[in-house]
Amino acid sequence: MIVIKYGGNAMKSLELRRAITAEIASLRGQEDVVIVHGGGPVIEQNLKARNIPSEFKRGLRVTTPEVMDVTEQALTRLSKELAQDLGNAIGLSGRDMKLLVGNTVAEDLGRVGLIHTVNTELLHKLAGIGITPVIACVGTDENGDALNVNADWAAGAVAGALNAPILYLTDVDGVYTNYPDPESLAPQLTRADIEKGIQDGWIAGGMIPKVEAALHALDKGAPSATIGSGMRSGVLREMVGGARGTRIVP
Ligand SMILES: Nc1ncnc2c1ncn2[C@@H]1O[C@H](COP(=O)(O)OP(=O)(O)O)[C@@H](O)[C@H]1O
Ligand SMILES: CC(=O)N[C@@H](CCC(=O)OP(=O)(O)O)C(=O)O
Repeated sequence: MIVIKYGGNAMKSLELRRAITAEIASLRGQEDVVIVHGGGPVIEQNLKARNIPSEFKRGLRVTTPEVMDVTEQALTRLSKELAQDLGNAIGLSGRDMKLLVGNTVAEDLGRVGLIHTVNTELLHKLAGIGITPVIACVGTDENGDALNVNADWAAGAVAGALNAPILYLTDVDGVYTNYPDPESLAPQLTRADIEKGIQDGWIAGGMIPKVEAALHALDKGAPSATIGSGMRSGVLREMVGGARGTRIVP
C-alpha cells in the first residue's frame, strides 16, 4: 500500500487535476493507493465568497467554528470530485468510521487538530475490494466534532499508521538547496539536513510543514517519504522507485 498526499498547489487547474488523477490511476495497477488531500486554495475561495476572514498562525489556518464549517464543506466536496475523476474510488473524510481521530493543538488555533489514531482496518478492507480511499484532511475529536488538520500532517499520520511509503505531490520537483535553481534539487535529505535547511532559511514557506510531516511519518512507521511533482507522465512510478523527487530519510 502507498499513501499519496495531494495538495492545493497541484490542483490549481482542472487540467492539472485530471493529469494527476490519471497518473494515480495508472499507479494503482501496481500498488494499492490511499489518497489524502488538502485544498487550501479552494478553502480560501469559499471563505472569500462568504466574506469570512481567515488568518494563518505558524503555518496553520486559525479555525473558528464558522471557518471549520466552510473548510469541511469545501474539502469533503473535493474528495467526492477527486474520487469521481479517479474511478473505483470513494471520497471520505476523517469523520467517517473514525477514520482520523485526533485532538485540538492550541487554544489560539481553534479547531486545528493533529491525528493520533487512524482506522487502518477500514483502509485495508477497502483495498481488499479494490476501492481507493480519497480522504479529506478533516478529522474528528473524541466527541465527534470536526478538526481541521493540515493535509501534510494528516497524510503523514495515515502513512505512519499503515507503515506505508508516502509521496507528497506538490508543484515543485522536490526540495532545492538553492530554490528554485534546478541544479540544486536534493535527491535525499536527512533530519539533520532539514533542521539546517529550516534554520538557514533555504527550506521555507509551505515546504516547512511538508518536510516536518515527512519526518513525523517516518517516526511513526512509514518506511520512506518522498516529495516531488506528479505533473509529468510516469513520474509517480519513478518517485516510488526512488529515481525522482527528494527522499526524506531519518
Ligand atoms: N527549498 C525549497 N525547495 C522547494 N520548494 C520550496 C523550498 N522552500 C520553499 N518552497 C516552496 O514550497 C512550496 C510547496 O509548498 P506548498 O505551497 O505548501 O505546497 P502544497 O500546496 O502542494 O502542499 C513550493 O511551491 C515552493 O514555493
Ligand atoms: C490547519 C490547516 O491549516 N489546514 C489546512 C487544510 C488544507 C490543506 O492543508 O491544504 P493544502 O495541502 O492544499 O495546503 C487549511 O485550512 O488550509
